[in-house]
Amino acid sequence: MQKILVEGGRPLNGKVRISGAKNSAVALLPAAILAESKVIIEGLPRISDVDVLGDLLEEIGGDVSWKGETIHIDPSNMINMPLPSGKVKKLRASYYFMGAMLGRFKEAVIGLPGGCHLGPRPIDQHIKGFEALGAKVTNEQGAIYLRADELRGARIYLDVVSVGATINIMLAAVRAKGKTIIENAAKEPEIIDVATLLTSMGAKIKGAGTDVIRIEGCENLTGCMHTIIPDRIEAGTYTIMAAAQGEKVLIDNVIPQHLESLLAKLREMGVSIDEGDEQLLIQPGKELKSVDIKTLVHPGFPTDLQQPFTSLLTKAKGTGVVTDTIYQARLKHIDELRRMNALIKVEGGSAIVSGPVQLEGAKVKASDLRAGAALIAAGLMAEGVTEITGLEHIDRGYEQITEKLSNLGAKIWREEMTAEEVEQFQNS
Ligand SMILES: CC(=O)N[C@H]1[C@@H](OP(=O)(O)OP(=O)(O)OC[C@H]2O[C@@H](n3ccc(=O)[nH]c3=O)[C@H](O)[C@@H]2O)O[C@H](CO)[C@@H](O)[C@@H]1O
Ligand SMILES: C=C(OP(=O)(O)O)C(=O)O
Repeated sequence: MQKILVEGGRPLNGKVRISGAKNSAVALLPAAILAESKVIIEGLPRISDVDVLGDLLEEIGGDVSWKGETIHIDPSNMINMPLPSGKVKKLRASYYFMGAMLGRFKEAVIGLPGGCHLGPRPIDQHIKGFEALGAKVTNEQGAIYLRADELRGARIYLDVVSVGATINIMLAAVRAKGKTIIENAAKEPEIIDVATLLTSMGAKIKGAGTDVIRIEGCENLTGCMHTIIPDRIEAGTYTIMAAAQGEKVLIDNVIPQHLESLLAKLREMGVSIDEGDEQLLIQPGKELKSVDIKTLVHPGFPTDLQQPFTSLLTKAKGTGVVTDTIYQARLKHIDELRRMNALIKVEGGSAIVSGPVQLEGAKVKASDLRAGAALIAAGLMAEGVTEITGLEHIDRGYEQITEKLSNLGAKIWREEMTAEEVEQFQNS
């Protein structure tokens, strides 16, 4: 087991290249189940979530091979195998096997998903969608059983705007008979990316990226080649780190429109940002001003950037109020930031951050993926050395984070934990 060490206070300079989007990748891989021949996806991030999904595709008979960042998935010999436990529990996105296997085999047994603990993560809207398409869905001993004699298109109104439910229903509906309309759909860029892949496979989808998606079901989908979009959350994380500790940092391979809410907030704080077609040049001002943020569905401020942004606010002058309306309990990073000298109160579900304070290095634990990114951002700003454990979360979503930050001039490295440290970590 490893930990990350950061010796803070060094300025960041240079260029960082953003990887493919985790939250797209985790849906694109299961989507390949729906094709009848080889699907090739380019530009994938080599992160543990993607590796686990590759293994799951192999478990059901897929022929999976990698060439660098490109995966080749031949789904032709896949079989309808139940996946009630094991690797499916390792990540949230294994729930996309429900929609994809239901679409292809009209049947699936999938264990309830894992993923970051952000408070309750219900899947009632996914199930509502599958049932509307004609599936019988039961929950037996921690696994979801789905079965349909036939999938029929339906009009489905989502009671909550959900990325996961929108994608999962899309995956099943492309192989249903007739027309499906998803109303109150989520509009995240990852949904457009999945719709683009499905369309290249022959699916008929209109309106992805708006709140009404129309799908005309098809009997067969074929293999295709697809290039994934860049990871807006990874790009946002490095943008925040550059605002916190950068002199002049170029974020490369990014779609700036995907990050408008973050960029607007950073500009309010006094950060200079130049937008190119696929690049962002970040130069923080001498003094940062505090702002409030409230996470919302896209194009609002993304919940996945709330935690790293909280770290940045410790350096800003004034008081900033952080409210997460998507995952109200996504506040586990706060106690760890306090260990590093941050002045943060939690009141009525919001975090109130006072600054500026000089953060100090400490031993901290990443409780989830973006909490890990928040602690690394804090470590870059802190005086002294910060030791971060819980890397299994960080490695789910950030490709080569220590290498990328080292290239920007940070002093950051991984070390094996001693047996005593591992024991302490496991008991904490
Ligand atoms: C809208 C939103 O910001 N979604 C984010 C959410 O997606 P993720 O797919 O995890 O969450 P959803 O978009 O599905 O859920 C959004 C909200 O709806 C609720 N919900 C969801 C499904 C359901 O069946 N019932 C239900 O009540 C969730 O509890 C949550 O409060 O986390 C991902 C990983 O951190 C982010 O990449 C997504 O951008
Ligand atoms: C929480 C996240 O991932 P997941 O939903 O896959 O747990 C995330 O990407 O920030």
